[in-house]
Amino acid sequence: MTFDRSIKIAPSILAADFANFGAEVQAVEAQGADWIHIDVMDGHFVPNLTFGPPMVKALRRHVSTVMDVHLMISPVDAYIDAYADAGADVLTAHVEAGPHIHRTLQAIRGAGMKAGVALNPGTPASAVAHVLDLCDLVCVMTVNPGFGGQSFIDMSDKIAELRRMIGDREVHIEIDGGVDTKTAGTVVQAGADVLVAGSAVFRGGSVEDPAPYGENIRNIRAAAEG
Ligand SMILES: O=C(CO)[C@H](O)[C@H](O)COP(=O)(O)O
Ligand SMILES: [Co+2]
Repeated sequence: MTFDRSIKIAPSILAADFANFGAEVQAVEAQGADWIHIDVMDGHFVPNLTFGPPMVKALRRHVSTVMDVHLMISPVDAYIDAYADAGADVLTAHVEAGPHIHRTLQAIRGAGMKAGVALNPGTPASAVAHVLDLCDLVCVMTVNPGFGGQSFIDMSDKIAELRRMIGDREVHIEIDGGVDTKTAGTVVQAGADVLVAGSAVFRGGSVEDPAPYGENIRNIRAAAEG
């Protein structure tokens, strides 16, 4: 996985058909998705439950691009090797998920993955100031994590502050939550390059009729680049 600053659209499978993930990820990839975003929730760190390493491992053979795994779990460290074994390319842990984010990020890289750190809307940019050298991605949550389809919370100031803090390091800024054609431009202007979008990508389409996925992705990209 080589670093580049171009806009990347990462559909979140949280908005896909849970009984048909393999075909859904193939469909969005064929329709122009750059990365695939996979939301892991434990019913403890967030008030919702999705799936764990076996599901991610099963998805690996259907995903030919970057598999971007967003862990909304606490604790994290005991599961890092399982996600490496599952084939995650990027593994993101929340800074709020435990007291030792420095150790967690080191362990993620040590297991051979790119390391991401996510910040909830209420967490300031300064919370990651001392771990930026251990990060490949900072994920700015623009909803409170746990559910898809929520309204976007404007974090432009935080995104711009992180962009300044990151400087010339090769660190992506990813935005997660409520990204659509109305909000994509704002976050890119502030400094983001990876846009996660669940409902705004999967809306109106299906595996049988995937063309709307393509139209949605193209519209979000155009809004981001415009
Ligand atoms: O991490 C997440 C929620 O915690 C999801 O990635 C996010 O909500 C994407 O869904 P949508 O685009 O529908 O908001
Ligand atoms: Co997510």
